[in-house]
This record gives sequence, C-alpha cells and structure tokens, in this order.
Amino acid sequence: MAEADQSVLVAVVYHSGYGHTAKQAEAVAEGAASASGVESRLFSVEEVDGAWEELERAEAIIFGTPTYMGGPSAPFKTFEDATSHVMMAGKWKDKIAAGFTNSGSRSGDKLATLIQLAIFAAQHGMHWVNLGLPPANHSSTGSEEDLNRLGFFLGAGAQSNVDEGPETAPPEADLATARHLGRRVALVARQFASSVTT
Ligand SMILES: Cc1cc2nc3c(=O)[nH]c(=O)nc-3n(C[C@H](O)[C@H](O)[C@H](O)COP(=O)(O)O)c2cc1C
Repeated sequence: MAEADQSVLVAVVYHSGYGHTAKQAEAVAEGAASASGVESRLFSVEEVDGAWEELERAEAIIFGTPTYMGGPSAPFKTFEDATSHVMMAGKWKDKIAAGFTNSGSRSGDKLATLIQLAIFAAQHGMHWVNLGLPPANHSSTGSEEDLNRLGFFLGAGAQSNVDEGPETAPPEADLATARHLGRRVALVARQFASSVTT
C-alpha cells in the first residue's frame, strides 16, 4: 500500500485479440492517470509474467477482456487461472477491483463477462467498484454519443463493429465511458489508500 507521500498505483490487466479491447484498456488507464497523485500501468496478459510484483504493489487492479462466446476470452481466463497462487497467498486481498469488456454486439452477452470478472475479484477478496453512471441512450433524448450508451452498471462496456478496425472501433462514447471508469477507480483507490491506518 502507498505511503502518504507516494503515488497510488492503478494497474490495468487486459487481453485483446484484434486491438479493440486494447483501445478500451488504454482509455481506462488514461482515465486513472487523470486523477492527481495516481500512476497507472497497463499490462496485456501476454506480458503479465513480468508484472506480478507490480500488481502486488498496486492499490487497484482493473480487469479487461473481450467477450468471446459469452465470457472472457481464453487468454484472459488463462491469466485468471494463473493467479490461483496469488489468491491462495491472499496477495490481492483488500485491493480495489473493477472490470470492462468489449464485444461485437450491443449486448453480445457482455454482462456475463462482467459478472465473471466480479466473481474473479471476489475470489481474491478484492473490493469491486461499479461504473457509477446512469444508464444512457434509453429514451427519446438519448444518443450514441452518451456516456454509458450501452447501459451497464457493473463495469464499462464497449461495442466494436466487427467490420471496423481498432482505429475506429469502439466509438468515442465507449472510450469516454472507459476513461470514466479508470478515473472513478483511481479516486476510490486514492481515498482508500489515504484512509488506511496501521
Ligand atoms: C472467438 C470469438 C468469439 C466471439 N464471441 C462474441 C460474443 O459472444 N459476443 C459478441 O458480441 N461478440 C463476440 N465476438 C466479437 C468480438 O467480441 C469483437 O470482435 C471484439 O471487438 C474483439 O475484441 P478484440 O479486438 O479486443 O479481440 C467474438 C469474437 C471471437 C473472435
């Protein structure tokens, strides 16, 4: 945990097969770093083997994966399974956690992925932070530009048209929603770190 004069660390661990969820992950990390006194680090699951110590040092870890076949992608699940030794040692207990996912369809069963990420965090004894935005784009005055246009509560959702590359998908509204989640987690982590007494 950070000392009073140290910056709070928010780590983002993600998988992305084709680059779309990577864009969402970058936005989450950018949002986290926008909070003063907070440093964010981005790790793909492919590079996580060199990052265990840094993850242990982090006040918060935000998990992100594309939704494949109605759940986290296989590489992300491999990462989850690789954390069993971390879980047994209680190394992430009482850290802050949150999650995000991106997929091709508006729904695409993304909620199942967010629920799985929340269960994963709970198995580690982490404290789950939700999205904290009202559902948008659900009335005649809503639009595709709204924050949380896909209407999730548990975490951040994004939707990438399957015929577009990561240069244009997911759209800006979903990236702004991701930035919101990163900043929200950073503020909670900062508050949590400052209130920890020994
Ligand atoms: C194996 C596979 C399974 C997929 N399953 C779903 C799904 O269940 N729901 C959905 O909406 N999109 C699904 N998609 C589409 C991806 O979620 C979508 O293309 C996403 O943007 C990919 O993110 P990435 O570029 O980060 O890998 C699937 C794609 C693949 C390759």
